[in-house]
Formats: sequence, C-alpha cells, structure tokens
Amino acid sequence: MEMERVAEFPYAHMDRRPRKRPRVGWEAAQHPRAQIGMLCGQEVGDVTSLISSTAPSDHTCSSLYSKGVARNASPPWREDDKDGHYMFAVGDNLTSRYKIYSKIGEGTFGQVLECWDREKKEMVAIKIVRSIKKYREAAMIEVDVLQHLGKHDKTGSRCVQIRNWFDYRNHICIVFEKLGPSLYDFLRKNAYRPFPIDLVREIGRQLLESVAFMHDLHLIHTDLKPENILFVSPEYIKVSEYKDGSFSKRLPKSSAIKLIDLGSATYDRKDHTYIVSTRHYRAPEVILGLGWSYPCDMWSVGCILVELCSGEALFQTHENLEHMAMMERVLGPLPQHMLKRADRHAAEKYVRRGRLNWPEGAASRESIKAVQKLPRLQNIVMQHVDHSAGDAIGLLQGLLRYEPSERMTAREALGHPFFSAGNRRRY
Ligand SMILES: Nc1ncnc2c1ncn2[C@@H]1O[C@H](COP(=O)(O)OP(=O)(O)OP(=O)(O)O)[C@@H](O)[C@H]1O
Repeated sequence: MEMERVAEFPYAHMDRRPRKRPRVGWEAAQHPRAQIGMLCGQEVGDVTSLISSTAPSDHTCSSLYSKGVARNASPPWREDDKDGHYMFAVGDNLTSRYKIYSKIGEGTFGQVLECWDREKKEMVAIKIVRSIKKYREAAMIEVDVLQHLGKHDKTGSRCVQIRNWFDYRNHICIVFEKLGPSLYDFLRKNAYRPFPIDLVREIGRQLLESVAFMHDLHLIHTDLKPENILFVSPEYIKVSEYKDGSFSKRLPKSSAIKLIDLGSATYDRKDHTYIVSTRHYRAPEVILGLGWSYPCDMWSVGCILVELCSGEALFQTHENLEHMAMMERVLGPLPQHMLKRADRHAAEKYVRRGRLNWPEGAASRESIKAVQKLPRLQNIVMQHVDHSAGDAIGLLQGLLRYEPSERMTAREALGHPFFSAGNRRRY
C-alpha cells in the first residue's frame, strides 16, 4: 500500500450533482491596487467570549503586502452582483481586521472566503451573506444559534465555532474557525468511491454525537448532508488500492469532523410543516406534509451513512413521487397510515387507493428504470461493506424507519452494536 502525505486539500467547486449553483465568474484571480479611503466596515457584534484558545498559525500576509495593498485600505466600492452577492478581489481588506485570501465555498446564503485575521493571527472562514433582507434576517438567526451552541459546546468539537460577526457594506459577515474539506469534497475527489467502513464508523459516531448535542438543546439542524460536514483538518493521505484495476484514493489523516451551516437550524415546535432538507436527504414525513421534528435529522444521517458506505447518494432524484418510489424499492412499502395522512396536495399527486401511485404516475420510462435498478438496503451495504455489515444494516434500518416516532434517536443510535468496541478498529 503506497502512502503519500499531502498538506492541502485543493477546493474545487464543480459538482457532478446539481446541488449548488455553479461558481460565478468574477475577479478573484486579480490583485488590484486597493484604494486608500475611509473604512466602510463597522463591527456591530462581538462574540469574543467564544474565541477558542487555539494557537494562531504562523501564516503571514507578506505576499499580499508586497503586492502593494495598504494594510488599512478600504477596497473600492463595487456594486453587488444581481443576486446580492458581495463582489471582492483577492487581497482586499474586509474591515481593517481581515484580509481576503481566497474563496472556499458558496451556498444559498452567500459566499465563504478564506481570510487572514490580523488580530488573532490565524486563518478564518468568513461567510459574507447576500445583501437581501430575508438572507440578512436568516443570518442573524444563524448567529444566534451559533452563539447558543458555542456556549454549550464545552470541547468545541461538535459544530463549527463562531469567532465574530459584523455588518459590512450591508452584508452580514460571520467569522468562523477555518475547517477542512467536506465529506462530499472527498467523495467527489475519489470519483465517488466509498469510504472504508472503519472511517464511516468514526464519522457516524461523531455525527451522531453532534446531532444528539443539538437535539439536547432543542435544535433541529434540518440540512444535514455530506456538504455540511467538514473535516477539521485539510490534511490527507493518498492510498493505492487494487480492486478492478489500480487507483489511488484520498483519505483524511484525521477523522475529526464538525457540522456547519446552522442557517436552517430551528428550535423544536410541534407544528413544522414547511419543506426542509436538501432533496436527497429529505425524510418521507417532510415530503408528505405530515409535520416534522428531530427525526427528520435522523433520516438524513441514515442517507449520509449509506452514501459514505457506497460512495453515491442513496436517492438521486429531483421529484417527490420518484423519490418515494425509490424509498419503497430500497426500504419496502411506505406505511398506509402515513400515506392516508398525507396533506391534500401530496395525497392528490402521489397517492392512489391508499398506496403510492407508482409506476402509474411515473413521469417517464427512464424514471421507472432508475427506480428499478436500485438494490435493497441490505444488498447496497453487503456490496460495499466487508466486515460488520450485519450491524451496519441494523443501524441503517433503524435510522431509515418511515414512521418518525419509531425512528432511532441520536442517543439510541450511539448505543447500537455497530459502534461497540468489538466492531471498532483503528481507522
Ligand atoms: N468554517 C468553514 N471552514 C471551511 N470551509 C467552510 C466553512 N464554512 C463553510 N465552508 C465552505 O463554504 C460552503 C458554504 O457554506 P455554508 O453551507 O455555510 O453556506 P450556505 O450559504 O448557508 O449554504 P447552503 O446553500 O447549503 O445553505 C461549504 O459547503 C464549505 O465548503
């Protein structure tokens, strides 16, 4: 087994699945001279009490200074793009405290930039939220949730830590500790080859700990997916494997992970009926309009763990009826009592004589074929997992129970034999 040490995980933004908007073209590659002028940024919030005590990295900004960017210069005023995204150039200041190094991510709410924090002397990730009222308001809720979680997360190991936030040129900016690549980044870089089961176990355990921690605080994440689970460290190793030919695979050097994107997190109430979760990880009660709560996170965890074992998203679909037909194919028939209680809209479109209107209601023959080619859950797991497959199947069946009240809770899942000492091997 050949091993190669690599220090940085290159972020790439193109995604085979159409989940995120493709990268917008902009001036990121340029290093324009900054204009000297008044600073427009104003720090209106401070959560310095949450600042972790990690030692600052010895990163320096000398390369940027040498390009003539004055330390306290404010960048020229630029119009936001048509969607309200902040326009920037690498090397710009973001208030006098932060300097922009690169763009590392993008989502519905805004862009995430890698920045140097001059005060703490460390790299941080700053989410620059779109300058649109609803996103600004949602960002303030995210800040509130992050502060609440930070106060209770004594070890700082469950969710991404907020360092600071401020309002800059009508954009809410949330400063986070900088984490490594997402689980999805790894899957994509590995051409959607599965993770070893012992790594899946380590990730699954931490993911469940984080979800249990949130649920204990009466918070539901509602958008758990491989993109929102980040390795803490960017370091990885390259491993050569010989299976149907030779290929090399990247594996993280450390399995430590944290949850990000608390922008959709919500406090538990009994009456949630609006649509939540990214399609592939959406629970059946959400699709059927039955109301949802903590168990919708557990369904997402089940889908994520299958994806880590197999390499591919379990339910690759963009349509409700096909999605539920896929669930039936993999997990067996949906319970009649759930279909009967479906809200009027869902019942009219997807239910016929007390059962799913499938294949009659299918949009195309391709759709029927896509459903037919899906294996049963047991077969998916046995195809990819060499040891502890039986326990993995038991756990996944508990997480993917249709009836939310029967679905495993995060604490129950943590007690499952899949995580017991006998199964645990050092990743
Ligand atoms: N702390 C961090 N460290 C490193 N990268 C990060 C960090 N936070 C976010 N990212 C990167 O930025 C991307 C977008 O972040 P995030 O999911 O929080 O944005 P969003 O706009 O709320 O997304 P969504 O559309 O999923 O709601 C992530 O997928 C990740 O690649």
